[in-house]
Amino acid sequence: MHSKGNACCCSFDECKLTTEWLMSRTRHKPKIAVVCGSGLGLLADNISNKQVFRYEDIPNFPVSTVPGHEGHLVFGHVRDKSCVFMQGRFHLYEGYSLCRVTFPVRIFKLMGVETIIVTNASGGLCQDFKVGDIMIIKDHINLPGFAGQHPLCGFGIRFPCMSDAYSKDLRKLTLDISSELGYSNFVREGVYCMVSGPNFETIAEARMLHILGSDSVGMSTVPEVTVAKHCGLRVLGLSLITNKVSLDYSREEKVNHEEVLHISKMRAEMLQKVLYTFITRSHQEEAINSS
Ligand SMILES: O=P(O)(O)O[C@H]1O[C@H](CO)[C@@H](O)[C@H]1O
Ligand code: HPA
Repeated sequence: MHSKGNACCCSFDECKLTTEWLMSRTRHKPKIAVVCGSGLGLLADNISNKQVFRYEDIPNFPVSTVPGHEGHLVFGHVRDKSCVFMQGRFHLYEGYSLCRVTFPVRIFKLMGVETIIVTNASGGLCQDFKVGDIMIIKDHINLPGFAGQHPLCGFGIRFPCMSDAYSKDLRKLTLDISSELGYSNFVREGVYCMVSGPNFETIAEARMLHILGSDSVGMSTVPEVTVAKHCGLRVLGLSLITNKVSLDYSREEKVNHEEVLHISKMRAEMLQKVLYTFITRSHQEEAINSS
């Protein structure tokens, strides 16, 4: 496929080559992929039988340019479940096309992954949210998509349904696990809104996003989820609220990326517990089958 305007720039041959390169170098056959958000690379720390590839060594793979994104593709096991973790994701604001941002999702699909768990750090817009809360994403707003920055432009079957992008059964399982772990007080459900970044929101923008129904805001996730849903993967989205977004001109606090990373690292252990329990239990879900 040829690149025209902002149409797709990753060919199927490229995807195939990268998949074959990886599959010829690993014996892992992951069914679950995890994308680690800013400062959340620690989520991959406690998996066993690890095999690590640096992004710069993988043909056609983009490289990480954002602090808090290590740039490693890590294969391994959570208990008996074979998984692949992206320690570091790609963002539109790094200068990558959304095709390139979502390239790894297509590789996962070709490798036989069936479920993708997408994590991120985000700013809380919902006034009930506290810093450190985990928001299970129930829906999203694709703001760049409204302006034609969409990862499916020029790629595959058109008009996919997105009203059920985040599996209801997987959300329910995560809520049940959170309750069993005693985490119910800080695990919520909500709507994530993607903005392109790289600047954080103005107060007027934050107010608008809140009025539009967004509970949290970040600069990622939506492209990956859109492509994952389009190619038939089951999706769970977990957003860590790393800061409260200012809706008030009198508020003096200013958000910055270092604070985002600090909170992510502080809460990664707790998020890891939810994640690993989810992965070990995901067979319960397989019985229910895709939703
Ligand atoms: O969405 P992740 O990759 O977690 O990163 C979030 O943190 C960065 C801002 O601090 C932005 O990239 C935002 O999207
Ligand atoms: O407040 C935020 N806005 C956008 N992206 C973010 N990522 C973490 N926090 C934020």
